[in-house]
Amino acid sequence: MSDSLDTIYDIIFAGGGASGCLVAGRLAKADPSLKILIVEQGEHTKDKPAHIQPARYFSHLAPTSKTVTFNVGKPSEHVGNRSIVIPSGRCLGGGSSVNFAMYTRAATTDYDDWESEFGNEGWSSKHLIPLLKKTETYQVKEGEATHGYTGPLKVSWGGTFTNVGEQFLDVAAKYDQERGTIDDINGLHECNEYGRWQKWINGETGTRSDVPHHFIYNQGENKNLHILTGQKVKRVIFEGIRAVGVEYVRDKTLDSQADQTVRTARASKLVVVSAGAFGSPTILERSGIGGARVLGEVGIDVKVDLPGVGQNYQDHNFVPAPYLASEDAETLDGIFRGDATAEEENLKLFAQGKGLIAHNGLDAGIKLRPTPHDLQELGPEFESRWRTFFANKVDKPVIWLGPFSCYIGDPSTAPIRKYYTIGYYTQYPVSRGSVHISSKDDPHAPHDFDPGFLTDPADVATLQWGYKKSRELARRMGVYRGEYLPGHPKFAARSPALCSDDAVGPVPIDTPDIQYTEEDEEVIETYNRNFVQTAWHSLGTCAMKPRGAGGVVDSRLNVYGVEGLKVADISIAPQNVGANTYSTALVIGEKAAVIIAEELGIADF
Ligand SMILES: Cc1cc2nc3c(=O)[nH]c(=O)nc-3n(C[C@H](O)[C@H](O)[C@H](O)COP(=O)(O)OP(=O)(O)OC[C@H]3O[C@@H](n4cnc5c(N)ncnc54)[C@H](O)[C@@H]3O)c2cc1C
Repeated sequence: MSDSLDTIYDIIFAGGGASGCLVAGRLAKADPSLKILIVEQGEHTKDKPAHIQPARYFSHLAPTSKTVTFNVGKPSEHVGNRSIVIPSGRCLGGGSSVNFAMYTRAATTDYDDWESEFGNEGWSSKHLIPLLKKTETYQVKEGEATHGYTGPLKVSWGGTFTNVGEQFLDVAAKYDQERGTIDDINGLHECNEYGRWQKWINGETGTRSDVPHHFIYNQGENKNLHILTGQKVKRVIFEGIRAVGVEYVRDKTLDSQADQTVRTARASKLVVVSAGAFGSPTILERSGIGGARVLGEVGIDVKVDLPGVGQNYQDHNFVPAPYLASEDAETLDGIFRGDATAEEENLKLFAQGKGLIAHNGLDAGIKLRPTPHDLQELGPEFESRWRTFFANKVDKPVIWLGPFSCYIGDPSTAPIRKYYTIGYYTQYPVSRGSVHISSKDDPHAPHDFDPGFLTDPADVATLQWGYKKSRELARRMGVYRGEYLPGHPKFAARSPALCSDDAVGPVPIDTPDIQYTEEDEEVIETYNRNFVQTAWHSLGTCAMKPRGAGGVVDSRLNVYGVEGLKVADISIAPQNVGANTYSTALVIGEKAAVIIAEELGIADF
């Protein structure tokens, strides 16, 4: 591996995140003579504790962080006139090096839809399951048919099993007997059962299963694998309609005074744009590939009129509701605050691959579907969405819901004590957003970004249901000591639903559910609109669909209208997946590597 610059490469990757590093690493290993360049705007992550120790994920979200980009959305009345800010990874490994390490696999029908509804041959679950298995070594249990046992990325329960997660599962089993619990919630076909949650963490070393350490940094001997960090790709360059390289400048987030001389790297075989859901569409637009209207507004000549570029933006709409926890709760709060005792104790355990640093605070959850009774509660706003999208696809969850053994938010803003959070997020929001460039030349200019959250009433109804469901589970858990009031709906003082911060313990399992009045329902809606945030799962902005349907790439990942240019990252997802998105970014990377290897004639890939 080398940082030096050759003049001409075989393949250039614009963006070195989860998918890009996986593709580059697979190709470099299969054919070490391939000259590969990755141009990444962020810094190296090699051997840095913040990227190796799983529990450090919150440090990347601190306001001063330079390992994520804070993508600032336009203010919207649908979210209490707030600007939703959506961080995305900005370092070698992208999201894989900063994420929460939550191992969640999509529903098989998600991928089947990619093939049957969007015409992408070769992308159904039948084709992708072998590739999902190829990436992982499943340390949780031997011999599971849908899991892999030889891949570079380890999957385990993490370094401990917190009592918060344990209690959540105990309560769920007793309180929600209609649903039940299951051993493996991520075998690909399961839905609507509670289960212990796996992690992208090596169960032996306790370290993060990121992409760079397992696909790139372990190929140090390969002098043809070049990594340029701290460099921002401005645009793809062409000869005629063929992509022949990229222009890049020094990254100004890392150094605001960085010289902005434009440099060029040339590719003889292929340029792969792999800069994620924000980076990829904006690189294409600066290269003249995008909607004529968008390009015209900033004065860029249209090379390919492709109106789908930057459209179809999706995330999962997440609300983390915080609860006060008893002193004996096992939580990550001390580590997030940098508490000396918590650090010392857990670093000792981490040396043996154990403890809370080898953990992400996420031990349980459910991919939840409504019962007939729940459907009544979800109301008419959700009815058509249920009927047309969910009813016949029984592996598609409506929301994810689960406990975090910590306060989810800036720890410096909450009193020092223990917390747990019950989070819930909409798995397939109807609402759509967009991300476009705001400047012709300046790659550092903020995006013109509309997250589009909660513009559809079905999405609002879903979160309404999520809050009520999550609160019933939360208040039955042994660690429950009340609601952390700043993070909950402000019900009227006379309402029986009023939140309390002085509970002495949980309510009995058979306590009747809280009854919410119409006024309470409005309070919950306002709360969800005011508190909804990203689940950090941006996707869809260079969708793999037919060109006439708003597609940007075909099923071989070729950008329409040009040659020698592919997109390979989560932005190609044509439709959302019912899961956290790392697993999908990885399988897109595996599939892209297979496609490129085939086209380059690399045998036995
Ligand atoms: C804070 C956070 C927590 C998350 N938690 C989880 C989780 O627990 N479980 C889960 O399954 N998923 C999680 N995810 C999502 C998952 O990590 C992403 O879906 C995945 O990383 C997407 O991969 P990608 O390759 O498409 O993009 P990324 O990994 O984002 O990579 C894109 C790369 O391109 C670079 N780039 C962008 N523009 C340019 C440019 N112009 N020039 C050069 N480089 C550029 C970026 O710096 C970045 O490194 C999380 C994501 C984040 C941000």
